[in-house]
Amino acid sequence: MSSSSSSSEISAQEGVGEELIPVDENVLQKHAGFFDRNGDGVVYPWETFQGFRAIGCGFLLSIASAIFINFSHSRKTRPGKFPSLLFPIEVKNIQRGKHGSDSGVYDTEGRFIQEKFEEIFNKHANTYTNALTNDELKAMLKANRVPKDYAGWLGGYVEWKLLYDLCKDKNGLLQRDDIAAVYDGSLFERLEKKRSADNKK
Ligand code: HEM
Ligand SMILES: [Ca+2]
Repeated sequence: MSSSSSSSEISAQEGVGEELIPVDENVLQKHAGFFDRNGDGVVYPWETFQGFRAIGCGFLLSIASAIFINFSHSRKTRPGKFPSLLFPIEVKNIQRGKHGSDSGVYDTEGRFIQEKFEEIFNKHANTYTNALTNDELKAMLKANRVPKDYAGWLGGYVEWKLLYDLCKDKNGLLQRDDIAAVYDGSLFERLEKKRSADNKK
């Protein structure tokens, strides 16, 4: 057996540059974990707000996102039936925050599914191999829609719109590397570093 296919393996994901993503990992926890600013396993609305500010989002967008995200994810990720009025999100249960009409790149356990990631580009990247235009992104969202799953349509729209607005390049393209990096949260770390470097200038 080659070293690249042992059970505790780290697999190089083809096309994702140098990025190494452990195969058995719940990468969705990393995506959400960026926003757990004090690392206690729970994301409170003010932490979502701080995380959004840290990656360069404006004040109002950060407030609106914190309300929307914590409101929609808190109940699903918490134990028991009762909502908490502080709207915490439990990172260890974040896969329960998955909705319909998504790309399927995260599976039900929050793992990164390479084939589904490739499918985004095979199906929708018609102009450039490694990037999506705004129209292609819209077409993808439409194609992912499960009939009458309005909450899922909204969730998908918000996630991809946020990503597009944060990362589109000067030609209005969303690059494959940026899409790959949002899944494991490394994009957020990169944007945070860039922002603090820009602030020091
Ligand atoms: C600027 C901040 C954020 C951006 C750009 C973003 C973007 C995305 C994108 C593009 C997806 C993939 C959707 C798909 O595969 O169709 C996603 C999924 C997800 N995100 Fe975020 N996200 C952000 C913040 C957050 C926060 C703060 C949380 C919770 C603490 C969160 C929880 C989730 C969950 C649970 C999913 C899985 C949805 C699914 O696959 O059904 N995200 N996000
Ligand atoms: Ca926390």
